[in-house]
Amino acid sequence: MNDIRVKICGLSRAEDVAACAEAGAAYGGFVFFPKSPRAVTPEQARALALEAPVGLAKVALVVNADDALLDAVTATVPLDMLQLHGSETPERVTEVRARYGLPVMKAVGVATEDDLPKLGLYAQVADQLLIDAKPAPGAELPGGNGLSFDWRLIAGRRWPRPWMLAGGLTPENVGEAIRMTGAAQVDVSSGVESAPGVKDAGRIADFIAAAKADPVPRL
Ligand SMILES: O=C(O)c1ccccc1N[C@@H]1O[C@H](COP(=O)(O)O)[C@@H](O)[C@H]1O
Repeated sequence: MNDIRVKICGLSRAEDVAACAEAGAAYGGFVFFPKSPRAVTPEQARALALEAPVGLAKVALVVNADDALLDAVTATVPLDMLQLHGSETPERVTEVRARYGLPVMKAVGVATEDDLPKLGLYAQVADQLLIDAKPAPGAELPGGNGLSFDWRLIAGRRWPRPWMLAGGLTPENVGEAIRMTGAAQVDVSSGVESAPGVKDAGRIADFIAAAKADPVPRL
């Protein structure tokens, strides 16, 4: 077994939190984006976060959130990290880190080689990077679409911050994704669901077991 750290995103029921804890997830994500089928209110997330064991880091995912939303989320939910999953600028990342005193993970969408310089840019201001597939033009959601990118684009590349691989990961392909990219952390949402927004405990366990199964080449 390796020491890959897994984030399960889009938790909305107590049994999802229990499944993550049972299977050994390192992070659990709550989505504060109304268009998402996984969206929760700050009060719902608070109740879920209070159920989480100490070892499960609680992450709030927001998309181009203003201070009013972030104030409400951070005042209500006990959190370990903020995930900015919209088109937040490097300046906004810096502002959010300073205002809330929480580590910030910035999601960057990748489709082609041209998207890679943004990773270096955000590595200068964020605590962690989340490397996700770039959504199709006009997509309703900027993430959580079950869409992968070409993992060869980041094979062998490194950044001066911890980073997570995301986008279209499933129990079936996560081992291959880790082998190709050398990721030490992976993030999944729709790949461990039985229907949009409905997490499946069996798929969560299968995903984490598959992610942790092989020795990881640190490229
Ligand atoms: O999960 C969502 O609903 C979501 C909504 C808005 C922005 C991001 C969202 N999810 C994040 O996207 C990645 C990839 O999702 P998937 O595994 O391809 O379905 C996921 O890990 C979340 O961090």
